[in-house]
Amino acid sequence: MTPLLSVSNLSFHPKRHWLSGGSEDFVLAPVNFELHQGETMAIIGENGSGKSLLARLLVGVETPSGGQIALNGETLVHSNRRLRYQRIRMIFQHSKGSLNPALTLGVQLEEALLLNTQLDEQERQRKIQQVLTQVGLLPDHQHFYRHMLSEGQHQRAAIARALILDPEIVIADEPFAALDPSVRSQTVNLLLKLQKDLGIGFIFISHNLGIVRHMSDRVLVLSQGKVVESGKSEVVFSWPKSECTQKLMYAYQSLTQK
Ligand SMILES: Nc1ncnc2c1ncn2[C@@H]1O[C@H](COP(=O)(O)OP(=O)(O)OP(=O)(O)O)[C@@H](O)[C@H]1O
Repeated sequence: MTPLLSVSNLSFHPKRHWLSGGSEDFVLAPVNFELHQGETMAIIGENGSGKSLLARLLVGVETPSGGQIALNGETLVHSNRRLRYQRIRMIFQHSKGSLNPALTLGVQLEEALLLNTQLDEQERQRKIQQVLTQVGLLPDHQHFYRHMLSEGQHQRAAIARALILDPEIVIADEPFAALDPSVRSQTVNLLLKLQKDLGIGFIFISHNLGIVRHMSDRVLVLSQGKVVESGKSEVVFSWPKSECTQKLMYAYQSLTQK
């Protein structure tokens, strides 16, 4: 079966500026993995290991130095960003900050449809209502401004923005980090449900190994820009091979057993 996402030899070397001298630059060594429809992959690793950079390369915000990304067997051309943003959508850590305070949620959802689809006004309205309902908000929330939404609703609004263009893959950078525990578990359950209902591929970055273990089918472990371990989550968590994974697990266990 053709994988939903196939990443081969994806690498990143920062462009050197003559003023930067000989300082050590961060390099993301070739990354390879496959993700199948309906699967969830977690990217874990210590601070500064390149997790967010990898997410930004996948979504198309950063330009890779080498390698290929194929979606359903079709190689993505980096210059075609519009199509890329439509098919692979990102949820950012600070969902509140990603909403424009001056525009209602509905206007922000409609903007994406106006820019990327040929839907007429009635169809756009139907789509907005559908996506709001999917994420557990009410159709009337489209008239709300950012300050009128609760923390949990901000997170749902961010997910609605990611889903409005019917993406094949959603990537989330630390989507749970800034949330209080009850909103966090609601968000985890919502994402699991949406993924099951819509069959999308989901990639997320998290330091919370409890959530990673609960949510992900596969896990990719980064250390200093290199993939040091990857595989099925149950295998990686039961028999961590790399020293880095063992350390991450040990640190997480000592944190949660306090
Ligand atoms: N566009 C870029 N050009 C050059 N270097 C970059 C670029 N983007 C990120 N980096 C470097 O990549 C390294 C990894 O950063 P990144 O934010 O991906 O780490 P991370 O694993 O997500 O860390 P954290 O868990 O702390 O969020 C950093 O040293 C950063 O300076």
